[in-house]
Amino acid sequence: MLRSATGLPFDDIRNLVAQMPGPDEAARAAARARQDRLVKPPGALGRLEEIAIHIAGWQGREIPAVNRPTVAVFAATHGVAGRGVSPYPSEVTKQMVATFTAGKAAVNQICGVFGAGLRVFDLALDLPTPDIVEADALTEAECAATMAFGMEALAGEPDLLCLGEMGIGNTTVAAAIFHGLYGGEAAEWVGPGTGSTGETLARKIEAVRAAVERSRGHLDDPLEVLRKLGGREIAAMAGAILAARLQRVPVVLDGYVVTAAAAVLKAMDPSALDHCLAGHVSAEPAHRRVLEQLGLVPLLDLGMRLGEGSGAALAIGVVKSALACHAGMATFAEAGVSDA
Ligand SMILES: Cc1cc2ncn([C@H]3O[C@H](COP(=O)(O)O)[C@@H](O)[C@H]3O)c2cc1C
Ligand SMILES: O=C(O)c1cccnc1
Repeated sequence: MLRSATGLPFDDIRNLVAQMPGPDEAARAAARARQDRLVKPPGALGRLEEIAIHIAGWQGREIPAVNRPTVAVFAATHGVAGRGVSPYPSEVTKQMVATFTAGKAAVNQICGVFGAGLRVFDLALDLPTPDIVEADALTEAECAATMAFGMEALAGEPDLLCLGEMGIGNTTVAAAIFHGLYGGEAAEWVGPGTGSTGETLARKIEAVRAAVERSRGHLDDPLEVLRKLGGREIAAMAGAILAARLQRVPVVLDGYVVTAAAAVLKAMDPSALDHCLAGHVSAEPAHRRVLEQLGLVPLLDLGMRLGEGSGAALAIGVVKSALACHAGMATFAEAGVSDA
């Protein structure tokens, strides 16, 4: 638990945010110099070069490696789903958790391709958080404890942590967090999610508007936004991103919903996502704008809108390829190739 002798739970979270380390600048510089010696025109590997340098900085070595990538999927149940904001019933969350365990979801197949481990964290699925239109999703103690629980994603000592989620209704929750953090109109943040249209989409926009309206006066504190509007998987993912940072483990974000957890930390500290890569931009319309807001350029843009960590898992292939080139390519000198 994060409760200290003197502080409130959120103060403990704030203390951790204040302790976030930066990357190893010497390792970054060494990796950058290596990229310039490898047998290719400088910059010819485009973002693969930046990715190798990014991972080098966070792993603290000139030649980093990703041998134990982990996809951590956090699952939770949302009271707001009872408003009919998703075409699917809340039971699907538990059923999909069973499907992950059986190895039969999309994310399992993608993990298999890249040799990634999948860990599923089930956050009290029989106990939905209150409907955010009516009441706060979490108390401060619950929110801090759930963030602490999310730190368990680091327990297997992954060398790359990808985040995913499952929770019917959670694109509504994510939209509420973005609307709470960034303002504007509710409708700007709301999209179809699993496929909401017409009346369902209208109920979703109204739920986001009303939940944020209910939270007015508390929106300048990102942890309050998380507590009042976010579900357990969002809080746990925020904790996982923070824990990864404290251990200098690089993170790959997934789509719109995972990005809501990231946005809370970024609002607390502009450097909070420096260890994160955006695995992809999802087809949820507001995701692109949110990534711009966060200063993240997605690695992939494949029109995916699934969640589960599927886009983050797919990006492992890009990261591994970047590191394979960085580690395995000869330098101009080694290969005996004439430099420019
Ligand atoms: C079969 C199925 C598998 C999924 N895997 C991820 N999600 C995704 O859809 C949900 C969010 O969308 P909304 O807010 O519209 O409910 C999340 O659980 C998310 O991960 C799924 C949804 C379904 C139906
Ligand atoms: O982008 C996402 O995270 C997403 C989109 C649709 C449904 N679930 C998640």
